[in-house]
Amino acid sequence: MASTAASVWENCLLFIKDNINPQAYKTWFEPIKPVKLTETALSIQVPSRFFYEWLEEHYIKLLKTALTRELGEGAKLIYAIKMENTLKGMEPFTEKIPSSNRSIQSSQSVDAPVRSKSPELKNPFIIPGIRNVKIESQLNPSYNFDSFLEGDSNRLARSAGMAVANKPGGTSFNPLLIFGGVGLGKTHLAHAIGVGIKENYPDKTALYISAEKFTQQYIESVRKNNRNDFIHFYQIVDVLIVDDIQFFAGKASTQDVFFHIFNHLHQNGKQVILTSDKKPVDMQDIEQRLLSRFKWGLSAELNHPDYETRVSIIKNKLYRDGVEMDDDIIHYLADNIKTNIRELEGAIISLIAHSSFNRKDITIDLARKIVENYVKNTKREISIDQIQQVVSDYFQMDVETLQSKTRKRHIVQARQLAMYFSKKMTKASLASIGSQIGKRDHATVLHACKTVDNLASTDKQFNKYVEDLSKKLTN
Ligand SMILES: Nc1ncnc2c1ncn2[C@@H]1O[C@H](COP(=O)(O)OP(=O)(O)OP(=O)(O)O)[C@@H](O)[C@H]1O
Repeated sequence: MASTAASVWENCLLFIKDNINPQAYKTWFEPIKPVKLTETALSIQVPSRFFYEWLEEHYIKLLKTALTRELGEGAKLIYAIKMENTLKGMEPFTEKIPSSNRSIQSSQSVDAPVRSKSPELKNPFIIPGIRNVKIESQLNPSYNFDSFLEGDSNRLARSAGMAVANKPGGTSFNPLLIFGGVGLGKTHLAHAIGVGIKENYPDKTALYISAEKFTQQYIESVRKNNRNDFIHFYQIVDVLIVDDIQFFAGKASTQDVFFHIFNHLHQNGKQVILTSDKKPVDMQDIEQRLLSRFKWGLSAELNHPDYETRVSIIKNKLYRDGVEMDDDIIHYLADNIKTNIRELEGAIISLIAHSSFNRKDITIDLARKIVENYVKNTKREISIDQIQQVVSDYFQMDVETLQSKTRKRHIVQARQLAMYFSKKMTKASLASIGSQIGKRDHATVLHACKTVDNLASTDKQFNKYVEDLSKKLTN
C-alpha cells in the first residue's frame, strides 16, 4: 500500500511516543497534523510559530530519526504553521518553513545542528548579550512570605500562594486570582509568590508586570509593528504575574491578546497569578471568555486585617526599621487605622520621621497628632465601586439606577457626580471611569466633570451635594 502523509506521520508518532514522556508527547506532538507527502518530504502543520520554534529547539533530533526511518536518508521536514491563535479580525493563515535541520536532507548524522543563534526577542526586559533569552523578573525581593504576616484576613490567599510557590503550574490554583480592597497586600503577596518560586526553582522564568504596563507595552508593540514579538515574549515565561487586572476593563484588544497568552501558558502547564481589586463576578467590561478563565483556578480574597494582625504588622515594621515604641502607642495606631495597611505603614513612617526630625520621643500625643493629621490629610484611596455606592446611597437609589441609561435629571446628576469624584479621587483614566459607570465613553466623563464644576459654582443646592459627598467619601 502506498504511503500517505497520514501513514508516515502515524509511524513517526509511534516511534516518538516511545522516546519521550507522555506529557511532552501530548503537548507537542498530538496537535500536529500531517498535511502533505512527496517522495522525500513530509509537511506537518503546527499551530503557531512558537510551536515550530519549540520543536526545532527541543525535538529536532527525535523528529529527524523518526522521519529518516520512514523516508530514508535525505528525508525532509517542512512545517506549515497555521496561525489559528491570531488576533481578532485576522483570518488564519499558513506560513511554510523548512526545518532548520538541513542535515535531515544532507547529512548522515543524527545530531541536531547547533542553531546559529538563540531566539532574539525585542523586549525591554531582555538583557542584551546573553545567549539564552534571559528575562528580568521585575520582582521585589523584600516582598516575600516572611514579611507578609498571616492573619484571618489573608490566611486562604497566603496558603494558596505558598502552595503555588512550592509547585507552580502543578496545583489546581491556576490561575490564582488574589483580590481585595486598596492597600491590603495584593501586590505584596503576588511578589512573594514569584520570589518563592525563584527560590524553589531558580531556573524557572517568572515575570511580574502590572496590567497597566502590559497594556502600554502592547500598544507600543502594535505601533512598532512587533506584536508577534510581544506575544512570543509572554508565551515563553513559566510564571506570569499580572497585577491589577481590573485595568484591562474596557480595553478590548489588550484583553484579546492577554486571552491568547493566558491560554497558551495555561495549556502548557505554566502558572498564572493575577490580582484585582474585585472578584471576577463583579468585574465590569472584561470579556466573558476571559472572566470564565479567571474562575478556572482559585479566587482568594484579602480582607481587612483584624486587630491582632494590625498589631503584628506594626510590630514587624518597627522591628525591621529598628525602632522601639510603647505598646499603648502601637495599640492606638492599630485601633485607629483599620482598613488600609499602606496607610498604617504611612502613619508609622510619619511618626518615626517626626520624632527623629524634632528629636522628640515617640509619645501617645505625637501619635494622636500624626494619626489625626495623617488620616485627615491623606487623600483616601477609594475605588470607583465605593464611590458609586456612596453616591447612590446619598441620593437613595441603587447602583443599577445610577448606571442606567435614563435621562431623568436627578439620576443623570448622581451619575455625573460619581464620575466627577472618580476622576478626582482615583487614578483611573476617563475611559476606565466611563466603562465602569454605566458603560459610557471618555467624552461623557469629561463632560460630567465640567458640568459638576459649573453647577457647583452656580447652583447652591448642587454645591451642597458636592460638599456632603466630598465629606462622606473622605471619611
Ligand atoms: N499581611 C501583610 N503583612 C505585612 N505587610 C503587609 C501585609 N499586607 C500588606 N502589607 C503592606 O501594606 C502595603 C500595601 O500593600 P500592597 O501594595 O501589596 O497592597 P495592594 O492591595 O496591592 O494595594 P493596591 O490596591 O493599591 O494595589 C505594602 O507596603 C505591604 O508590604
